Amino acid sequence: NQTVIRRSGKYKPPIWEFDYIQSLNSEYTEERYKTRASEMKMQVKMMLDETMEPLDQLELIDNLERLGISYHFEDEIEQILAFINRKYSRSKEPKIKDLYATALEFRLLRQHGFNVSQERFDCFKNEKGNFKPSLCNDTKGLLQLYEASFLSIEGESTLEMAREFTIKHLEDKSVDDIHCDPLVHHALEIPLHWTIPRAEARRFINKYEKRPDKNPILLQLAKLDFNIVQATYLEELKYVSRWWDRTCLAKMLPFARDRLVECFFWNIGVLFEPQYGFSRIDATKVNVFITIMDDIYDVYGTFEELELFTYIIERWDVNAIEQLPDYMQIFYLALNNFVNEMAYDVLREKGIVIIPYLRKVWTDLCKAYLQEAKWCLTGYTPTMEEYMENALISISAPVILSHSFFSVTNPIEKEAIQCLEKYPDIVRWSATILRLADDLATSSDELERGDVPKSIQCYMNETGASEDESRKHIRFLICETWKKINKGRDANCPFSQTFIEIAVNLARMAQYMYQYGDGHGIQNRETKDRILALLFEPIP
Ligand SMILES: CC1(C)[C@@H]2CC[C@@]1(C)[C@@H](OP(=O)([O-])OP(=O)([O-])[O-])C2
Ligand SMILES: [Mg+2]
Ligand SMILES: [Mg+2]
Ligand SMILES: [Mg+2]
Ligand SMILES: [Mg+2]
Ligand SMILES: [Mg+2]
Repeated sequence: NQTVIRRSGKYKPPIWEFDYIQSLNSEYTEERYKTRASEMKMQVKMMLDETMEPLDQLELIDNLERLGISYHFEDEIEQILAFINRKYSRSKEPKIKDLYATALEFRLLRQHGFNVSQERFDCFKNEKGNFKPSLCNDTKGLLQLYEASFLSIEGESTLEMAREFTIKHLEDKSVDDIHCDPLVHHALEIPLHWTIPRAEARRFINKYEKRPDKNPILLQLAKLDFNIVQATYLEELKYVSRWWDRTCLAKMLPFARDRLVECFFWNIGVLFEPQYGFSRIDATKVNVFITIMDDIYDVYGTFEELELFTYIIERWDVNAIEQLPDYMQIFYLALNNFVNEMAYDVLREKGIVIIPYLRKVWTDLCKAYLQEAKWCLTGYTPTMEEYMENALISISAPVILSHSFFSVTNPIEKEAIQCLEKYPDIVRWSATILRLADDLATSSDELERGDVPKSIQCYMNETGASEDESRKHIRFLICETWKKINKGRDANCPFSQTFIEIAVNLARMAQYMYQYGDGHGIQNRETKDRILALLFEPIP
């Protein structure tokens, strides 16, 4: 038979090998730390009860959230914000004119689902309807207004103006004044609303420690809780690393990215609360299978092999496995085993058979991959619309979110599944951001090696825009998609708040993973440092 020419992703071996991962140990699994943390949580609960001044309450809530420990006090926080929200809409006295306090209250209320109006900022506009230029001396207020503006939904012109006004003046400050507050630099890099809680916690704990007005209990609890949660992650990583080693897939499919740690790391952004350990382990397996499957279709498989594989996956006929080339046989059987194991766990715990749904999302993914392979083979550049319709599926967000849905939802209602099957808005928006963030970061290397034209190239081809203009447009689309996410849950989709947060956090994690290029495939310096800080190194 003729020699088959196969592409290569030139992927490097994993940074962290099996033996290193298994050698990791954290003292924070010991009971004495959990006891200490419980004592401190009681003290913080008292703090929440005793803080009466609204601005103090808002700052305490904001600090708890940024320190990564607000998830212990969700009920107390909801009560305080509901009271502040009621008080505002009832009180007749003149509203506070302080931009910092107004923006902080607005952001926290919106973050927690209270539908507060952008008109709260009208008092900061001049007679021409623009924000008063004098505000640009209030850095603290500008920063809060900047962060608040990312909670906007479509059509909110005041918040759009606020975003432009604050970016302009904050950028001037960060350029002019070299001693300008480092908070400004960090905020301009990525707004708080778009960051994953664990990353903000790791960063903010260091910042908070240097503050003269810090509360020692908050700081100690934040450090202790971060380290206890990290120890939980490590146990999960070691467990799933043993699974990965037993499959031997890395050895048998050396052309594919061997990125177990990165595949796990995605999940501490998507679903960080400690009690979701089993979901993170299953979600890591999903990411591993997706990564390999993506490389089979993008890099290694010949078109005939890909057509055959897609045909067999569509029928999910394990007996037909003999027709596949060896490398596809082992992959398909490993995937089939995982799907059956996950379906078994859900049947045992929740009494529902989900095999047809899981097979459908994997089949849809393969068909989307095959479509891309076809475009690549024929040298066709799709329109932006054609590309995106297919890319929302090929980016694998629906597969990731479907598995997470079945893992965290209990009981699983039929109408929620039917909603999920139709690729509802929240899944499409999360997929859009994951796809666009991924293309901004990975498309240069992908095109160099040979791959389907990505969103950047499709937009350039369709509009004649330059690459820079196209990238700018893609970043604009990410912004616009966040406005859709901010609009909140689809009215007729009965999804839990936990699932909604998972979908939104997947978008956040995508922007985090790809902030400095391809953190998943190329394993750049920044992502390596972040994995060390969030996963391997306790806070001293
Ligand atoms: C988990 C993922 C987000 C999904 C599979 C691996 C990824 C990191 C990414 O990989 P990539 O090769 O960039 O995907 P695509 O561009 O080929 O769709 C797509
Ligand atoms: Mg390898
Ligand atoms: Mg790829
Ligand atoms: Mg691909
Ligand atoms: Mg890519
Ligand atoms: Mg929660």
